[in-house]
Amino acid sequence: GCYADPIKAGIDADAVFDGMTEHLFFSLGKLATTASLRDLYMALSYAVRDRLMTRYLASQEAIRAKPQKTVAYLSAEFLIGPQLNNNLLNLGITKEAEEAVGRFGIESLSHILEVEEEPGLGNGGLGRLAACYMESLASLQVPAIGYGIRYEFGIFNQLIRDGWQVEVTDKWLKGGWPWELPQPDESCFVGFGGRTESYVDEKGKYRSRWIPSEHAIGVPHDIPILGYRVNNCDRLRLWRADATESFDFYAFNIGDYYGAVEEKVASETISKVLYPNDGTDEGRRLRLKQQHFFVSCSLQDMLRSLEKRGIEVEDFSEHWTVQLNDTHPAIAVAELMRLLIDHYHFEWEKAWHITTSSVAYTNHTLLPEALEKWDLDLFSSLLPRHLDLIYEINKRFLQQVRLRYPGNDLILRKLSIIDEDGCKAVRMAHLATIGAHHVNGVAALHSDLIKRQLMPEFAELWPEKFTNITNGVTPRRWVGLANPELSSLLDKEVGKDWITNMELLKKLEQKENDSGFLELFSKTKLSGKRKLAGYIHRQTGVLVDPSSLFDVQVKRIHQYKRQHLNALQVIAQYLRIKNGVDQDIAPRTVIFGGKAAPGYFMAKLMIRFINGIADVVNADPDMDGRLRVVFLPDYNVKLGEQVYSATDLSEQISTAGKEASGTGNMKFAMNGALTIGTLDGANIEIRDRVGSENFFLFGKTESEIVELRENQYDPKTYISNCKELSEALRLVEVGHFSNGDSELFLPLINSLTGSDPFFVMADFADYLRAQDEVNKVWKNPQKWNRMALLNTARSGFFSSDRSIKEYCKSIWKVKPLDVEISC
Ligand SMILES: CCc1ccc([C@H](C)CC(=O)N[C@@H]2O[C@H](CO)[C@@H](O)[C@H](O)[C@H]2O)cc1
Repeated sequence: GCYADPIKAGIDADAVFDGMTEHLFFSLGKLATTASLRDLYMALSYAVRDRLMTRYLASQEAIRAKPQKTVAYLSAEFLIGPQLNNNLLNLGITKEAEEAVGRFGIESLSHILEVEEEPGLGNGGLGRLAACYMESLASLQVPAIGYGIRYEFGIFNQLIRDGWQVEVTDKWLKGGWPWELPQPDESCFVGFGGRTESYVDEKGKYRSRWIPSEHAIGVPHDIPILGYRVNNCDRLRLWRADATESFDFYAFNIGDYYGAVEEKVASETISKVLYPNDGTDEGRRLRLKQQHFFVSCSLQDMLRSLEKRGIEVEDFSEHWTVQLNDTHPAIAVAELMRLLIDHYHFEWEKAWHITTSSVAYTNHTLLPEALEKWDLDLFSSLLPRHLDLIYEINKRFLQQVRLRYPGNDLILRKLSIIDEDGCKAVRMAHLATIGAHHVNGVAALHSDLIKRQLMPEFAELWPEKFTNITNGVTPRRWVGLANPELSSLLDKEVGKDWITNMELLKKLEQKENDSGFLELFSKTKLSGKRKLAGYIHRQTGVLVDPSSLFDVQVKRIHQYKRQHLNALQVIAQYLRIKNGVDQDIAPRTVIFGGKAAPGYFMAKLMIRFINGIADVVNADPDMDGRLRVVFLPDYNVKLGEQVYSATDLSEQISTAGKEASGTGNMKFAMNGALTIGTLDGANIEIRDRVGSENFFLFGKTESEIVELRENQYDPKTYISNCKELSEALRLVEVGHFSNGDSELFLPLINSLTGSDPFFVMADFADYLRAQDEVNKVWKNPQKWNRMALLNTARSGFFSSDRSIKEYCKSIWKVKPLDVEISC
């Protein structure tokens, strides 16, 4: 069925205007005359949401009518960004909305879009990838549900005070958020703690069961994920934790007021806040509680939907394919076994077969400190039944290993889910790998390193299980929304289908020597840079020249991403200008952005360091028109949309072997930025596809880094061999960028000149050489613009549509489902 009432479904400007007016009046209790920008944002959002509902319901109907395998994407993070503009684009009514808001006296739709809060339900790469993948799944018409947590407080907002990061609570829900549909009737019950006991069931069979000591309710909130110009509207089902008993009257009556709400508070805490660590496992009890909470709710929801449709639970793997987004949902392997054995009374073998044929696992990092290992005592106190099952899974697995490697105890210790060395722990990557039918990395080099470095024994045991699917990003948000001027130039040049078929951009290669077209192409960039320059001035007070080279590094702050290498290179450029050896230096604006995990001292010091350099450079008249340094506060999806379309040089300078893939690198290349980077993660594939002549390469390769590490790497040899490096370090040591305080950056200097764990010193000279190359090419706009055009033309591979098609074919074995809307 469909809802035909024009006020709710019409897609012309009149209908949108009427829909807004109606929501202002009936949903917000406001008249157009008194409505604030926020009211108009809410009214337009509700009116747009109305126009999603027919597709949203029809998509669920289609699955009910024609059961087929659905993708369940389990992720602790979904960094979905602002929703209004994306839904307008995917519905194809942006122009109509622009006209409708004009009738309320609003100059432009962008003023409405500015007030939208973005749900910061993720830290960085992993969370944003999940969001891009959900949008591609819907645009490719693949039935899918993204399962996660509805954090009340997402990633913190970042303020910069005296050069330091200050974290401020993110209140994304304040004032209401129009894009979610709470579904309390589909709540689930989740247990924690307690004990297990064995009993004899009615058929005289010995069984085990879990007696939790604590419960919480998971209330699902659904967010529609509309595909681009299709009827398919998938959803994100995010769980909010609530108490089973919201008020204990007995406690209240005896005056124990805190006791009366204690359980409620304890339960709600589960989905209260996102852990702001992007790659460091803290092993906190609440984190494990969060993981079990959303995984248990999601699996119960999947099993319940089979029962509702009268489908046998034993056919689970024909109807659900479960993707684990890193190890954060890995408890799913044990939880699915528990539900199948304890609730549905399946035999072990049957349950294991269902589990291992439904679950697959994606690894997103090789960093040892990011690999989740749960202390055994903590694990057994919170999830005693799961530990039982994990012991059994481990026992049966090690049996296989013994058969394969008789008498080899070392390999047993290496492969065991239980880490016996040091304090005993549950290795979640091992549980995920043993329980999954496929394990994939997120870029060719990374997937290779998983097999060679992270899990060589598993890779030898199950070579067919290990595969690679290189990341991708959605061109709808990252070109269509982020760069409307480039989008319309592409529409004219290669036709409108490029946005769903990025390989069409290859046609642009024909224009590589068309100076007229190159001019038009570079103009789209210049207008993006002008907008960003305005934003930088409003946010930081720094005046930057849009015609200068915009050199950008935006990503989470982390030593392996080497923002400090970039900062040291800026000091070298500064010194060249100061010392007058700067003939070829192109006027440059160096822009940094990114959050540091609150407990990550060195990352926070790197932000202070960058701001220290910025203060000195930007206040120095010798630098006028030559060099500007900016740290953009509170980098998030919304700001990213502004930055990717306004960048000339994309900094992808991680230590080779450390960045699993990167996705910002892809967004920059798509928008015609040139990359200066190492042979790391997806940089390698970007360079291979855009052409090595259109990429500024530098640095040691992954194998050279391994060699350096094995041969007692001493950064001092590199410092003494590079004058500009030693001078830059000396300037820092004397406190030149810290008002004479030579203590402030000592920890950074000691690390770089001491162990230098990320080989900053080893790559500095070659990085400087590559930056000189950049300066030389920048002086030749025709050449620069041709290289930029070829980056866009050859970036089609990095669309998340290509990644999702690969997952559908090689891992999930799912196909698109046509959704009919018969009005
Ligand atoms: C336990 C704490 C924790 C939290 C997040 C993570 C993520 C895996 C970190 C992350 O976001 N990894 C990034 O994933 C992107 C998407 O695949 C890649 O492009 C990045 O290279 C990778 O760093 C690890 C550990």
